[in-house]
Amino acid sequence: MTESVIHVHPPGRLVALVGNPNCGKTALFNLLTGSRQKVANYAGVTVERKEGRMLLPTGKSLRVLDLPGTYSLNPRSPDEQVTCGVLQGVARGEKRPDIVVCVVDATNLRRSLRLVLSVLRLGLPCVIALNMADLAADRGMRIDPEVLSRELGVPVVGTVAVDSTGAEALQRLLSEPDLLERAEASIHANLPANAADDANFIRDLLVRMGLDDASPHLASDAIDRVVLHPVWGLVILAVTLFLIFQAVFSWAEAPMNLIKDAAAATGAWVNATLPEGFLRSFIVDGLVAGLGSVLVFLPQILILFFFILMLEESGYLPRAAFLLDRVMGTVGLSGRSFIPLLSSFACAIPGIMATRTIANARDRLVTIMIAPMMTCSARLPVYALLIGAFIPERVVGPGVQLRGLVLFLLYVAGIAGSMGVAWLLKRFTSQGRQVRPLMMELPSYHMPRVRNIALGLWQRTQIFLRRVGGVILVLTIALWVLASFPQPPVGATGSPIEYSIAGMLGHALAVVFQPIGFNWQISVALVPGMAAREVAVSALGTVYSLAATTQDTAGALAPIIAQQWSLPTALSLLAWYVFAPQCLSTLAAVKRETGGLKWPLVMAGYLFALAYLASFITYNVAKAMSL
Ligand SMILES: Nc1nc2c(ncn2[C@@H]2O[C@H](COP(=O)(O)OP(=O)(O)OP(=O)(O)O)[C@@H](O)[C@H]2O)c(=O)[nH]1
Ligand SMILES: [Mg+2]
Repeated sequence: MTESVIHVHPPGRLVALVGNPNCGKTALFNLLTGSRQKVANYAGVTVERKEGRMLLPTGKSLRVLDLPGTYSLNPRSPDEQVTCGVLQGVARGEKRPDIVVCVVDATNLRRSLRLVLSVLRLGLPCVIALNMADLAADRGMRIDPEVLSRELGVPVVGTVAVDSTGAEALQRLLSEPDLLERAEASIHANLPANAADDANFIRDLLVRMGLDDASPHLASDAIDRVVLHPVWGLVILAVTLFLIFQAVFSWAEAPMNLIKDAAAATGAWVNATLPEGFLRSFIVDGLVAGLGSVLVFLPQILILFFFILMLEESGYLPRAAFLLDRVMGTVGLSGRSFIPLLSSFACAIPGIMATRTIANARDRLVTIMIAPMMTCSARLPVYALLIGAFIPERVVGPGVQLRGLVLFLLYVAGIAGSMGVAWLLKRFTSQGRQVRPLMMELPSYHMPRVRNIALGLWQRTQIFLRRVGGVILVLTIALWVLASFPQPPVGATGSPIEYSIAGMLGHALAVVFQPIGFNWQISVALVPGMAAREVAVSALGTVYSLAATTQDTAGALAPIIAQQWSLPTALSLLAWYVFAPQCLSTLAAVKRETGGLKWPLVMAGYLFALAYLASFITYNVAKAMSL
């Protein structure tokens, strides 16, 4: 039987933004449509098609597509395939664009124009947005849009996508009633018919426009002489990363205490106001103890993201990839894998999506398989809770706190584990031993924009609060129910939770986890932690709050576990969290990106095995050392 796909498109003209990576397409898209898609200073930020609507003064609207950047129309990586598919009209569920906005980096016309010529040859109506006009002007490049428009036979407007007024000219152009006719005229213009003639055509064009000797960005080159130095560059990278982890602990203390006090006060107030009973237990033990114990970590997550955003915005990330290319080569990967892996520190899902920029299929798969070992921000609450409970607050060197150091080591453990797996795959697969040279664009450094950083942090806060109010809330309630019912029989002596479903489940699971030192409370908490890692913390909050006899467990989880767990147990749980695949949405993302169940199952299997092994070793070594 043959299948035929029926495409149903929303009404309205379709405008597609096309251009080289990092030329400002998404920044323009955000201005045109009022969206808030991710913008950052490296190639390969956008890896999928995003749609928005732009309202015209006539009241009608245009559909606008933001697409991944591409250097040519011969796609080499999955993200470039997305763009080429849309332009050729073969993308699933999307019609061919009615008009293409070729976004051109004004500081790099030579390369940008090659793509423009290819798009024009496709016969698509086209207009050009001469973006980064501000940077070009700063460097003394005088580009006259009129002249360029005459030369190419297409409408050209100068834009500055990071300035709120910067897209006005483009908006005006897209609102013109006869735009399509004007843009279509371009198809007949006198342009090279053959891609082989493009380079000569562009060279002549730039000479005619007086732009053939465009100077490189000198300030960036000067910084790069230090930052890309084979020795100093690596030292700078290591120090930067290390300082980030120190800051996560030392800067967060005051705001964390505020949230903790607020949670404790709320719990105390509810205790004093409501009569004893299920409602009070639900609010105090379920909501306040559960959610409060997760909310406390918002400051640390924001500090981590502040640094990640600064690195992304400044243009430093691709430099780090370049520096690490050699190191990555020893485990059979290239610097290309660096940015997807770094994105996984926020969350493995965007990291796995970002592997679309990797052209080599084998490298892409290996990167996907090791991405979950990078410490995502959802693991931070678990780490921070255990470190706060078991690692004393002590200064171990000039400006070095023990707690920040341990956190850093946990991140290193994840990285080391992933590199170990990549190395094994290199040893035992023939493809892994081939050397693939790194070709990567180094953008000029930009001063990070306060607005972008603030927006990024605000989005992170929203995501976190939505998680707390959504999946974490639901699971916390579910766990409270399971941990409260059935009620203990009359005359029972133990704590009521021991007789509940969760209590029984925990005791059953504890048989499996006993060899790695987990008690039944931990075993209970691991189950809802599969859906969202932080829930393990809120679940411990609820379980211990219900099991406690005193009233003030809300916000005071750390001292309780410090008292009840041994250090080997805590270390073993940390080791478990470094490796275990506790997140179902990550496995779903792997299924989507690899197109089947095989790889997510392999991933879950090997990560569980690795986690159990790591915890087993950690627990027994720690016990043998009688810690
Ligand atoms: N100064 C200046 N910076 C800009 C301009 N347009 C974009 N930027 C910056 O350039 C960087 C890249 O912007 P993006 O919008 O992410 O670029 P993109 O073309 O979507 O990149 P990919 O999705 O990776 O293909 C960001 O740091 C932006 O803030 C501009 O007109 N002037
Ligand atoms: Mg983009």
